[in-house]
Amino acid sequence: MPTISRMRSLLTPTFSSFSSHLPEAAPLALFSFASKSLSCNPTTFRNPCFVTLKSAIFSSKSSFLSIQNRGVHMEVAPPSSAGEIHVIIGPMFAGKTTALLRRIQSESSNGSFQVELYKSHRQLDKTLKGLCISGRLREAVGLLCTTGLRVEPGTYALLLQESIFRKEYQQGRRIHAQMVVVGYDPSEYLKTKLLILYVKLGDLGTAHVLFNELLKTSLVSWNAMIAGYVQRGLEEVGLNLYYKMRQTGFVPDQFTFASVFRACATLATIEHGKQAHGVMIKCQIRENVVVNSALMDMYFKCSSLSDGHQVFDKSLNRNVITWTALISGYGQHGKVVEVLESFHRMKHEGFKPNYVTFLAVLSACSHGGLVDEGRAYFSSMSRDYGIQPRGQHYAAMIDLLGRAGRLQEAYEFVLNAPCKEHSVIWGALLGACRIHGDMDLVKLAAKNFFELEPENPGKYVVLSNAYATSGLWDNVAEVRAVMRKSGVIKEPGYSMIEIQNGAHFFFKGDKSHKQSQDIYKMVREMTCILKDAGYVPDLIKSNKDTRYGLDSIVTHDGVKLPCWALPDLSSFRQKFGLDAYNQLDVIGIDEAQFFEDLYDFCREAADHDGKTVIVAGLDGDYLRRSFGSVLDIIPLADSVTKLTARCELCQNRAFFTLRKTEEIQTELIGGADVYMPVCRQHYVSGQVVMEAARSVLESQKVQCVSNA
Ligand SMILES: Nc1ncnc2c1ncn2[C@@H]1O[C@H](COP(=O)(O)OP(=O)(O)O)[C@@H](O)[C@H]1O
Ligand SMILES: Cc1cn([C@H]2C[C@H](O)[C@@H](COP(=O)(O)O)O2)c(=O)[nH]c1=O
Repeated sequence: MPTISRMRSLLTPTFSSFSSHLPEAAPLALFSFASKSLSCNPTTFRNPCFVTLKSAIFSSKSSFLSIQNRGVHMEVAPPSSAGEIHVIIGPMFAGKTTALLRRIQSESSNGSFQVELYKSHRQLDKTLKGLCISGRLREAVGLLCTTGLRVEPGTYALLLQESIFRKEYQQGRRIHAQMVVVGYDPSEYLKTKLLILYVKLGDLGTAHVLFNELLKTSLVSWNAMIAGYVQRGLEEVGLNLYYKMRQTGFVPDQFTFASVFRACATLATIEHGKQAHGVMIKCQIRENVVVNSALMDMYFKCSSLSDGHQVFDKSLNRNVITWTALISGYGQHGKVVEVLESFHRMKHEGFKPNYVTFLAVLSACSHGGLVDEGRAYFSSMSRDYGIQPRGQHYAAMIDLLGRAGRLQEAYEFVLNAPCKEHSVIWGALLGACRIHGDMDLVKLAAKNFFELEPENPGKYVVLSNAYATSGLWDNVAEVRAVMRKSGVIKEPGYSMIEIQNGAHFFFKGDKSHKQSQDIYKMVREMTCILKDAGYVPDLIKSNKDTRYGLDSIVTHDGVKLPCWALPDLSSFRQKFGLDAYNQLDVIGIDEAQFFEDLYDFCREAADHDGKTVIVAGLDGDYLRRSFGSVLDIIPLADSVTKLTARCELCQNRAFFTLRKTEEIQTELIGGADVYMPVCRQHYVSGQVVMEAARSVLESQKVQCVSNA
């Protein structure tokens, strides 16, 4: 294969390196779609709403006009209420993909088609609810965002409810962003739903803003905020909020207490816990299993074992959670006898242990050195209760055997484990060997562990310490070197911006900037709104183009939008179903030269299904022969725009694509490594050189074969 530098000298001495100039158009006959569309047949514009919006698409978008300025319009037809086909052609690097993405974005963000289809709000509400109820939440949210319309409060409530229920919190954010974009002022009820959504998302900043905006708070909103803070490790804030809530006059319920006890358990603050316990008794909340388990857990974590046991004794309503709370509570304090006694009582009283109960039992056995008992409990898990031991149960067993110095058995246990790919198992073996200083096993466990979890700094330290304990200082140095080389401990990456001579650094996940809360909030909002504004109705590219993965279309200067990669266009409906196809108004097709069924698809989509199809592709291949079916669809098209690039060799307009390598097949995926845009003169000279190079290489190949 001729190298690029050889190519440069072969072609021309004036070869310039990569040009960053924007692509330019051939001299053009400028044309304005807006003016054409207004002068066309009045029957096209039966619906006044449709007229305005349609013409707006083609006249008001500066991005589109700039593309027009660079193009030659070979054929023009007025837009019709049936579909449309717009074709963007040119050589590589001409800006075809850029133009396609802009067109798609401008079509989708002004929502003309949805306005046309869903001009009746009731119909839109019905469709959204239908999609939601049939489990197609994402489609519903996508539709809501593209229409740009306000919907009924009930529809918003259902969509938000579904997002929360299905844990599709990002969809919930999009719904909120849509409300903001269309200027919808949510009711108190919807604000509470949004608040719950943000709590679940872990975005407590936004949740708190919504909370403060509520004209009238409710127990639900207080509980959501308290739970949110406690679950995110801000127990003190949660507890303070609980006191504020009580000052405001609200009577706490079981949800409040579940959060408050959890907070007190983590903070190990028995005073607050006891006070809350008193309030709970006053509120006559007694027999709630979840609250009682949280209360027991609180007492155990605050080292008040007798109180924990008392709560258990007084609970008439017990279940596996209550029992497990008791057993784990004793386990935390190393009360092995109590753990096992409680476990047997639990079984005796007819409760079936779960995998958490067994974890507590196995770890108690490990702490008590009860190897045989541990083995017996481990076997009974699947045999008697049908519970398949998980990685953590195996790890507990390995720990148990390791602590007892039975390393070989521990190793056999690992080998027999069905889940050997769980790093936790090898980590347990590593820990166990370290205690007893078996260096061969240490190395083996470490090798397997780091293969599964190469970036666990904690275990590198364990390994290094194990070597250090045995005085293997060379190995210690080796581990440290690996850590440095593989970047396990490395300087975190950051980005920096300068504002008014001040530099601001942002590390991944770092919240130390004094305005970090506001910054993160703004970034989140912007991401959400931009996503919705740029919501892509549908982009398709050929799955032959694997340059940037299959799920996105990327321009040569890195602009990226999600897409669907398909082998052929007819597979669209098979793959996504007729419903999905019917919901599309605009379809963008990139790399159109690779689709054999382009003609049939475009005709059907525009003529019969009323779609707007925007097609971008190469009109010619590297030999300037018609490429695929792109030129075949010109008779079907409403408009054709031919773009040009900059000649890599002289900076004049480039109409053609020159292949820089010797391959001769028509289809050869590649970018600037394989192709360059050139003007006519350089195409002709370059092609001559390339043809010569190809024939030399070809004859060399023939010679090699005949000599062999
Ligand atoms: N020789 C060139 N002429 C014009 N643009 C170029 C050239 N080389 C790189 N580019 C970059 O490529 C971008 C166009 O990329 P893209 O839209 O993906 O083109 P296409 O889809 O037509 O291959 C231009 O905006 C420009 O930044
Ligand atoms: C000229 C020519 C191009 N191709 C391939 C190379 C690329 O993968 C695409 C064109 O992509 P772009 O977005 O237009 O830059 O087509 C080919 O297979 N054969 C050719 O002759």
